[in-house]
Amino acid sequence: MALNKFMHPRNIYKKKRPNFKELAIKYPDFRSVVTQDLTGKVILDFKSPEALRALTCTLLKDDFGLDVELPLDRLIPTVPLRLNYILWIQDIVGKREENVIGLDIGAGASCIYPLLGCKLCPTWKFICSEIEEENIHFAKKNINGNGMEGRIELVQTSSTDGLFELLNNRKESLDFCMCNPPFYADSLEAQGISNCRNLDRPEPKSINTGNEQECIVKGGEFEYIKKMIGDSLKLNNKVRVYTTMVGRKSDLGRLRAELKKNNISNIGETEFCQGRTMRWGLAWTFDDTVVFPKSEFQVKKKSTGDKPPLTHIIPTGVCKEYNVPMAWVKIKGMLDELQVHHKGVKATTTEITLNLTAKENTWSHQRKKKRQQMRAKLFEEKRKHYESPSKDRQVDDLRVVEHNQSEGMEELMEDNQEALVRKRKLEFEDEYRNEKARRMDDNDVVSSGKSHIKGPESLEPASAEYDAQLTNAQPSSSNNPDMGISSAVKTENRPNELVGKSAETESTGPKEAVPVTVNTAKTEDKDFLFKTKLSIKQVQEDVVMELVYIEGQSRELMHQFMQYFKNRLK
Ligand SMILES: C[S@@+](CC[C@H](N)C(=O)[O-])C[C@H]1O[C@@H](n2cnc3c(N)ncnc32)[C@H](O)[C@@H]1O
Repeated sequence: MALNKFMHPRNIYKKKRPNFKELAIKYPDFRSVVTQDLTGKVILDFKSPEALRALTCTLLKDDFGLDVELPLDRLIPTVPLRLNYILWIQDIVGKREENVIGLDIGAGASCIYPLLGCKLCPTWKFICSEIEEENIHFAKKNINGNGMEGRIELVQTSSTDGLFELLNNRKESLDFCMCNPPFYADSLEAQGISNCRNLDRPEPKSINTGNEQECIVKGGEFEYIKKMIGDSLKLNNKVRVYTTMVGRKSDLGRLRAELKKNNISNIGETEFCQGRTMRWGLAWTFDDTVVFPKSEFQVKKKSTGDKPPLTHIIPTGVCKEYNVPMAWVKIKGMLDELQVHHKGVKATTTEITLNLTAKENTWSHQRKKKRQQMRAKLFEEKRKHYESPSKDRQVDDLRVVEHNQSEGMEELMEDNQEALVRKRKLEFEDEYRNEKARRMDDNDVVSSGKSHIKGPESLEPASAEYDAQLTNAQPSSSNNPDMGISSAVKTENRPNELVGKSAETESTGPKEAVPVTVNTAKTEDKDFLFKTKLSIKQVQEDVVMELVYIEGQSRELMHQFMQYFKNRLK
C-alpha cells in the first residue's frame, strides 16, 4: 500500500504481511472469526470487534509470543502501527542495554507499548499509567499473564493528573516517556459530526471499539499534549526524552510552534505509516546530547522531493460499473471539461496511468464562476432593456410593476404607477453603474494575475479515526492478507491509524481559504501550472485515483485539482 514503504525499517510487517490462511490454520480463535469465500480466500470482517480482537491477539502471540486478553468494548490496538512507535523510541534511546526505563501514559487495556517494548528490549523497564477501571483490570492481567510484573509497573491515576503529578514525587529519572493520547475534543467530534475535515470521506471500513474516556479529552489531543509540554518544562531532565503520538497534522504544526514558543529547540519528528494512514511522532528534550533520527520518509522527501501521492477512493456509485475502465471514462470526461491535457496513456484492466499538464486553473471557484456567468447574463439582458427605445421600456417597466404588485405588499402601497416606473428606472441605473464598477474590479483581479483560491487545510494523510481500530480494514485474501492494514483506506474520524484515503493530504471537504498566488507567467518554456501523473487503479475492492506531482509552479494547485475531483466524485 501507498505508505507501507515508509513503515519503520525494522517493522516486521513492512515486508511480511500477515497470512490469514496460515493464522487460521494455526490458531482456532482466529479461525472462528474468519470466513472463506468460494475461491478459498480467507476473509476477516473488520467491522466486527470480535474479528479485530482476534487479529490483534493472534499477531501479538504469533509474532511476539505475547498472550493478551482484551475486552470488546475498549480500544483494540493495531499491532503494526504500535510497533512503529516502539521502534522509533528504540532509535532515540540508542543501543544502551541496561537500566533503560520508560513511561507509557495511558496504557489501555492491552498495555501494548510496555509489553512490546519489554519483548523487543529484554532489559527495559516500564512504568505505565491508566485512569480507567476496566483498562486497569485487563492491563494488570496482561502484565501478569506475560510474567512482566517485575518489569512493568502499572499506576492508577485520575483524569486530571498529568505527567507532572505522576512523576514529581518519584525518585528515579526516566529515559523516555510515550503517549497515545485521547484524540477527540468531544463526542460530536468523535462521531464525526463536528470538526470533520472530510465530509465526503467514505464510512470507515472498520469499527472503533474505544469508549469515551479512551477517545475523548477536553480540548482534544492538542490541549492534552500542550499540558504535557507545560509539565515537561517543570520536570525538565527528569525525563530525558518526551514523546507523543499525534493524530492530526494540523495539531503537529501547532504543537511544534508551542514547543518553540517555550524555547524548546531540540525537537524530533517522525511519521508512523501503515497502509494509507499516517500519524506522527513528536519528541523533545532538554538534553543537547540527544540526536533525533531522521525517518526514511523525511530522508526521501529531502533528497527527492518525493511525497506520498494524493489519493481518492472513488465511491462505488459514481460509475455504471465499479471498475477501472469505467472510472477512467468518468474522469476523462471531467478532464476534457476542465481542458486539462493528458497523454501517454498506459492501460490495463486494473490500472491506467497517464501524464496530465494543467495550463490554466479551470477547477477553482466553479460555483463563483457560475454565479459570475449568471450575473453577466442578467446584466446583459438588463443592459439591452435599458438601451432599448424608451416607449417599449416603459411598457416593460409597467409589467414589472404589475408583477411586483401581485408579489409584494410594499409595491401595493404605491398607487401611482408613473412614480413606480421612475423609481425602478433610478434603481436600475444604480444597479447598472454598480455592475459596471464590479466588472472593472473583476477585470483588475484577472489582469493582475492573482486569485484567491481555496486550498487544502493541511497536508494530512488523511484523515482519521481513533485508533488503529479504526483500522480501515479490508477483507484480505490469503494471497494478499494485509488485514486491511496496508490496504486500509483511512477515513476521517480519529486521525487515522488505518484510514487515510488521501495519504498525503488527509484533507477534503470544506477547506480553509488559503490565498495562493497563481502566476501564469511563462517561465522559459514552462507554460503550465503543474504536471502530474494520474493513475486509476484497482486496490483490492476499491478503485483509487492517485496523483503524483511531477513539476510546476505550486503543489498546492494539484491539491486543489484533486479536491475538485473529490467534490465531484462522491
Ligand atoms: C488512545 S488510548 C491509548 C491506549 C493504548 N496506549 C494504545 O495505544 O492502544 C488513551 C488511553 O489513555 C487513558 N487516559 C486518558 N487520560 C489519561 C490520563 N490523564 N492519565 C493516564 N491515562 C489516561 C485512557 O483511558 C486510554 O486508555
